[in-house]
Amino acid sequence: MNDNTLMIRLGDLVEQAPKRRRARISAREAFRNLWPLARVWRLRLALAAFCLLVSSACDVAVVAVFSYVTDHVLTKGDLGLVWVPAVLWLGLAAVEGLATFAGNYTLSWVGENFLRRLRDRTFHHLQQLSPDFFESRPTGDLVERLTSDVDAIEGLVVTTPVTLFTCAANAVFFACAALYVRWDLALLTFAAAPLFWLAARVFSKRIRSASREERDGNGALTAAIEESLANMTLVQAYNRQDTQGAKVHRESVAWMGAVIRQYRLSYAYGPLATLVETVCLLSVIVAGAWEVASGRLTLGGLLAFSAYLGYLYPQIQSLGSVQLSLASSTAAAERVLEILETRPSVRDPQAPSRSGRATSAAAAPPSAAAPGPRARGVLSFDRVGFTYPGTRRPILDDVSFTAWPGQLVLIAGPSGAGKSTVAKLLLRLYDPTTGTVLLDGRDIAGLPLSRLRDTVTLVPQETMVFDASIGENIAYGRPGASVEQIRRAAAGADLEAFVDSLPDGYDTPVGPRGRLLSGGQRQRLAIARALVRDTPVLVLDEPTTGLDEASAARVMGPLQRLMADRTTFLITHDTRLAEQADAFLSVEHGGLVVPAALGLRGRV
Ligand SMILES: Nc1ncnc2c1ncn2[C@@H]1O[C@H](COP(=O)(O)OP(=O)(O)OP(=O)(O)O)[C@@H](O)[C@H]1O
Repeated sequence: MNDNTLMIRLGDLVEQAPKRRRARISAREAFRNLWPLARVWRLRLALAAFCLLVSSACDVAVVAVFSYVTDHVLTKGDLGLVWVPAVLWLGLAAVEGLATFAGNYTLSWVGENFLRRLRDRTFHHLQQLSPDFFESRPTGDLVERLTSDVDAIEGLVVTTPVTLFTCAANAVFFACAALYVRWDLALLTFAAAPLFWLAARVFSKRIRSASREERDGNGALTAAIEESLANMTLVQAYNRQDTQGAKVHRESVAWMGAVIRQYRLSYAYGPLATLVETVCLLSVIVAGAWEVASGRLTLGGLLAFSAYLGYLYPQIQSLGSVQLSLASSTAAAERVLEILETRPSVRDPQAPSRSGRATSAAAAPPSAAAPGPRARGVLSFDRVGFTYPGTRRPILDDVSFTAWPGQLVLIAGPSGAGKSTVAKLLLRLYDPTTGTVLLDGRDIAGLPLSRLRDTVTLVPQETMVFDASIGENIAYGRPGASVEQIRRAAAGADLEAFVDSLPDGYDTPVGPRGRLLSGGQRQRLAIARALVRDTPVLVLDEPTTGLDEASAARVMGPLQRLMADRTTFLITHDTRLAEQADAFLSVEHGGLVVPAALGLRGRV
């Protein structure tokens, strides 16, 4: 083959990219990765912790007042002495109420703000990932990660550290108070504390693995439901309701198994901890009763001591249960970090480099590139080869050509040959495996992605329409487009007459997935949306599919006028359109030839 020949080789068999599952991480590691998103509210967290401590201090004081009332008022029967402690008690209750409100409210405020931030950041990161990431993962599972998994992480980063701190501080308060009343009895009861910790530790490992199973199962169930709903017309037309029902049932059973295992573990831990606590309290009461009987402890002292223990054990129990809630939050964090740690295979040269988890989770979104002068639109492939990630067979091999402004370049060839792949490379949805794609002589890998995508407009094969009005759908291509610009784009896509015939014109809603429009009308809407962008390069992937011959001709007419000063790639099976093209790329199994007269240059 000579220099005027373009050969595009095909990969006919494609393997699915393997699903990557994140290695297990510790709660501490997960916290370290996600804490940067909450750090900005650390003073509020400190305030919340302080308020909760004040609330506990009030509890300690209330018990002391109660003990005083028992020993100095109740046993002496002098009602005149009751008023001062009563007022003090009331004051303490009011301060405790205020402190509890302020502490809990502040904690919830920080928790919800952290969640919003984490969800925004995860979604932003998700939008940077390449198409192969989405193609290899069920949408329902990603939705679960962005919703319930993100929600579960709040405990790990916000509530748990404050709970740990306040429980530990409270435990110290109540322990000191108990020591003050009777140090020997107190030391006896503290000996039981490690039992709570041990029980929680044994349970937390099992709960963590059950939580991960539960979250994966929930993701799989949502994905199965989402798939069935999205393809309901096919399911009903082919009478496959039973198959889809069985699939959802299977996922539901698997999920239920994991949830029940989780319940079994949590419910078993609660009574075990209560049993330990009861044994400890009973031994104190028995020992205390002995002390009261022998006159070494007053009744008020015993009541106060028991009350302090009644406060102390739940704190110690909470310190142990923190491990259990951490186990479940860490399982959720693993699934969200899997997204945050996936590095986009196509990266913006201006974006700060993101290495490691901490920066992935905490990095600020890259700012939009400053607008530059309008590109001319000279697009070249220089010895481009391409293999899809996770597959071995090359789809394109050593392809070279140059397309000039004003040219209509037709890309034709059989189904599965690699025509849409050429479009994806032009838009940098993927980077070539070998060779370079150039815009105006510059490697597009060195251009800010936003600049490239402001220069090249793709009308994808699959028509995508938003649940909004016709006018809003067209303006999606150019935020802030004027009515005149929207009208011109609609006229260019042969849509104007149809819109004018509607009572609400451009304000007519198209419904979810554009269901109120026909396939052809959706197609023309997508073309109008591309035209309103007015970019130097236009890539149309099968724009006339779904249109009858007359409509196809009507679309091609205005399109050709609009193509006058831009570079247009037209991917089509319709070789009749070749007559209107300035250049012709034929992608065929086994390679292909481009006549030199068409101005394209290719090499094998
Ligand atoms: N994300 C992907 N991962 C792996 N292989 C892929 C991916 N997308 C496409 N392929 C494979 O690449 C080959 C070329 O696909 P492409 O969509 O470019 O073909 P096409 O010529 O546009 O086909 P059609 O005319 O049917 O739209 C096909 O064999 C396809 O299976």
